[in-house]
Amino acid sequence: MSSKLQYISQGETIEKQLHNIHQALDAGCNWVQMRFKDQTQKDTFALAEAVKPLCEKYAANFIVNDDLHLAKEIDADGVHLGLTDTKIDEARAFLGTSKIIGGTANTFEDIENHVKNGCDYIGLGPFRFTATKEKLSPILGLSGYFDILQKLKKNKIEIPVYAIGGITLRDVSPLMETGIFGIAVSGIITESDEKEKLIQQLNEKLYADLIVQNRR
Ligand SMILES: Cc1ncc(COP(=O)(O)OP(=O)(O)O)c(N)n1
Ligand SMILES: Cc1nc(C(=O)O)sc1CCOP(=O)(O)O
Ligand SMILES: [Mg+2]
Repeated sequence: MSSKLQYISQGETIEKQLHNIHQALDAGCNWVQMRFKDQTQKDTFALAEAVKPLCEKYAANFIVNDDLHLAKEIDADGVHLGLTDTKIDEARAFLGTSKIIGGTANTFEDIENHVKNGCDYIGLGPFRFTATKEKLSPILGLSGYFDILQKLKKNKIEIPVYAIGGITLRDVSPLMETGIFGIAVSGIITESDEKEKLIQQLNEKLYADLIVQNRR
């Protein structure tokens, strides 16, 4: 699995989405999930067609939220599927083994099922309340991540877990200590006036262990 930081796009229009994605890439994000909810197929397709070459230019991973068929049609790097979206095993059969499939989880059992069904990474959340997504699952908090990650370890289940939901810079180190692999964020990057600095600070915390190891 690549980056420990996934940017989930925001914006009510194609133009705003493209602007936000472009800025995130310029500031150093190398993994974009295009999330454009409640839009027409035509507009979602048009956005995806523009985001794909942009991500290629920045050598960034490009995955599509929800829409498995769109991901295949535009040959994205993969798709992210929620608990009420297409099932992971069906998506795997449809996309093949070369594409990335991410799955949303809120419990240990969700992760167990996703792993059995061929998921590549988990988006585990929400960490705390966030206005970015409606109909949130129960909030996990730090203790929720700790308990689930401990259970994964005990059961020898290995899969990269990304924390998601209302995450801020100061949450990253304590979250990493629970055993997660990385984070998926939307609001903090979209709303930041100093995106490059923020992404650098996030990465310093996400890769702190590796940086320490390299210095030894
Ligand atoms: C990395 C990551 N984790 C979780 C989600 C949420 O997916 P889902 O539950 O399908 O909700 P929507 O994003 O579709 O509203 C995600 N998108 N990415
Ligand atoms: C898209 C999404 N899924 C979540 C989940 O808990 O499954 S929370 C969330 C929103 C993430 O955006 P922000 O960083 O702005 O809170
Ligand atoms: Mg979804």
